Amino acid sequence: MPTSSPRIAFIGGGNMARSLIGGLVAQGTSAASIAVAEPNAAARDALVADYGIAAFADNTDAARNADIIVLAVKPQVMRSVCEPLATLAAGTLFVSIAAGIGCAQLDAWLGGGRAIVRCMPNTPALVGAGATGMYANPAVSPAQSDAARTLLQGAGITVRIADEALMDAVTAVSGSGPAYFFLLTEALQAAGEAQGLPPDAARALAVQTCLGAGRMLAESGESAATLRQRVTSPNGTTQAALDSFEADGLRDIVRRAVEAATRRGGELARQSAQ
Ligand SMILES: NC(=O)C1=CN([C@@H]2O[C@H](COP(=O)(O)OP(=O)(O)OC[C@H]3O[C@@H](n4cnc5c(N)ncnc54)[C@H](OP(=O)(O)O)[C@@H]3O)[C@@H](O)[C@H]2O)C=CC1
Ligand SMILES: O=C(O)[C@@H]1CCC=N1
Repeated sequence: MPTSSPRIAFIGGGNMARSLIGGLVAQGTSAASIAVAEPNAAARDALVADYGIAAFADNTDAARNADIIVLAVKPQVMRSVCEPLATLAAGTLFVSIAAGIGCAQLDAWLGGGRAIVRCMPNTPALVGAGATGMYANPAVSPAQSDAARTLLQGAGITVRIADEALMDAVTAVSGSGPAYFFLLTEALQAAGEAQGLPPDAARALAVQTCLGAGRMLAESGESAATLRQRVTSPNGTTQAALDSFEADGLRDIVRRAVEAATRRGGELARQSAQ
C-alpha cells in the first residue's frame, strides 16, 4: 500500500457504489483518487457531476492504476468482471461487496494468490450511518487491512468477521436490513393513514419515530428490550400493539426472513459459479 492516499477504482457504479463513493467524498477523500467503471453513460455522467470523480466505460481503464479495486457489480456478472482483471499487479487489493460470493471463488477468477477483502456494507453508508461486516483472506497484509478499514470508515461502523461462513448472515441482518426498516416505516405510515391521519403527517411521524428509535438504540447504551419496556405503560396503548405483534408471530416472521436472505446468499454464490 502506498503511504499517500491509495487510488481506488470502483467496478460498477450502481446503488451501493454510489453510497460508498458518497461516504468517501463526504469524509474528505480526494475525488482525484477515485475512479469508477460503469457501462451506463447516464450513470457515469451523474457520478462525475455529483462527486467529481473520473468515470470510465471500460473496467480495465478504471482499474489499471488502482491500489484498491472495489468489485461492486451484481453477483451474476462477477465472474465476467473478475477474469479480465487477473492480469493486474500482484499487490492490488480487491474489495468485494457482492452478496454470497466467497474469497476462494473470487481468488480463482482473479488468477490466484490475491489479497481479497470480502465485505458487506449497506446503503446508509451514503449518510455515514452504514454498518459493514468485513472478512479478509490470509493474503491480505496488515497495511491492506488498514486501507480497507479506511476505505469503509466514511461509510459508518465496520465489524470484523473472523469466520467467512458468517458473511451470508451479515448480509441477511445488515446488508439487506435497511430494507426491513423501510418496509416497517411504509407499513406504519399506511396504518396511520388507515386510522385517518393525512399522508404528510403519517409520513413525518413514522420517519421521525424510526430515526428517534434508531438514535436511542445507538446512543443510550441500553438494550432494545429495555427501551421497548420503557415505552410500554401497563395495559396501555403500546401493550395493545405489542400483544398484537406477538400474537401474529412477529419474531418468527423476522427469523424466517433472515433465514431466507441467508439461504439466498448461498444460492447466489452457486449461480455465479455456473
Ligand atoms: N444495494 C445494496 O443495498 C447492497 C448491495 N450490495 C452488493 O453490491 C453489488 C451491487 O449491487 P447494487 O449496487 O445494488 O446493484 P446495481 O445494479 O445498482 O449496481 C451494479 C452496477 O454495475 C453495473 N454493471 C453491470 N455489468 C457491469 C460490468 N460488466 N462491468 C462494470 N459494471 C457493470 C450496472 O450497470 P447497469 O445497470 O447498466 O447494468 C450497475 O450500475 C451486488 O453484488 C450486491 O450484492 C452489498 C451491500 C448492500
Ligand atoms: O439484495 C441484495 O442482494 C443486496 C445485498 C444486500 C443488500 N442488497
